[in-house]
Amino acid sequence: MKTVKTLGQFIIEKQADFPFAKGELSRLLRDIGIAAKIVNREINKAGLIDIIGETDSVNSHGERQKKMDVYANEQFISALRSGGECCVVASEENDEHILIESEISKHAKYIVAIDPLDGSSNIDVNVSVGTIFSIYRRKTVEGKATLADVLQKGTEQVAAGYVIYGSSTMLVYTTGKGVNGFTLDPSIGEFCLSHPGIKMPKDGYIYSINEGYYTHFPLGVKKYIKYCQVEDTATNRPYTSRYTGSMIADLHRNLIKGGIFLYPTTAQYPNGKLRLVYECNPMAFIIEQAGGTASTGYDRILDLDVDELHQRSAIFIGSEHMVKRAEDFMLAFSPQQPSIVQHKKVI
Ligand SMILES: O=P(O)(O)OC[C@H]1O[C@](O)(COP(=O)(O)O)[C@@H](O)[C@@H]1O
Ligand SMILES: [Mg+2]
Ligand SMILES: [Mg+2]
Repeated sequence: MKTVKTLGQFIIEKQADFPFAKGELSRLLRDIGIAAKIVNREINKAGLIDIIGETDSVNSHGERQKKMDVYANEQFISALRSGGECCVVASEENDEHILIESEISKHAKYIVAIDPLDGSSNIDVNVSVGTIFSIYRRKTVEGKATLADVLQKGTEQVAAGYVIYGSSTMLVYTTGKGVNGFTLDPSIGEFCLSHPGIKMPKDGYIYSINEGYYTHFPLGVKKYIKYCQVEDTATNRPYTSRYTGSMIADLHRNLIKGGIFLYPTTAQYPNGKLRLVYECNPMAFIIEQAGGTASTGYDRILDLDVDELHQRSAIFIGSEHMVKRAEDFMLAFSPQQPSIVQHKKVI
């Protein structure tokens, strides 16, 4: 009889990997799991309750907030506030970072950056959406945590994960020792280990990019898209184009099957659209831990300096060989002096 291992049991078991662990990170991951279940309950019945549609408020990105953006944001912040292990929350839906100043959190040392609902444009049309989270240990020890504690490089993450609300609901995370996936079993209300030790295929034949912006992409990206579409059975081309409009859904599919997701710079988003602190860095950590690669097309995402809470970045992320190939096209056709990493290979 196959035994079930719940997220809670797995986290406790893995705590042994960290000799000095006192259980704070375990409890923080538990709190995120609880909020994910509450949000999942509402998403599953989105069409039946008044959670469809937009609010009147606009977030700092100039986007009209969806009712579910606000609901998910409130649920995660409230779970982190009452759990006692988080001292600052940085959320896509809040202009500023939020200091958690409750009695229970006065010794809390963890920072949580979060995209409460990823793929918001899909919530009203029943396409998979997600939640993305990134966890850091605070740098400043005395007094209140500050913005500096939030603006740490991606390499400083102690954990990162996402929840995908799709045909099933899964929570996938890493603490820097591999990537594991848990599927929510509604009958027992628990996330159960279903995808232990996820490894991303080194190569694949799926590319994900919003080709509607083709004319606004750098030449290197245009050339790479053409490369994906050329007939060449020896290299599995033409690749298949898959783009859902939910970064989490596209990355989760590619993590399992292999593939590449690109959101490069465009005329509308000269620095890229996706946000470094709570979208690019956590996904880069997970994908790298699964054996994939994540860059701006030039530089490693996790090495990027973080200057602003809602800073944007171009992102090329996925199977190692596919991202390398796309980077080679950028170097050949859209040369830019890489600020951090020197690339050797040129086509
Ligand atoms: O519609 P576009 O420009 O292709 O953008 C889609 C991208 O924007 C996002 O929806 C941005 O995330 P949010 O929904 O959290 O704002 C990504 O999930 C997705 O990959
Ligand atoms: Mg998002
Ligand atoms: Mg969002």
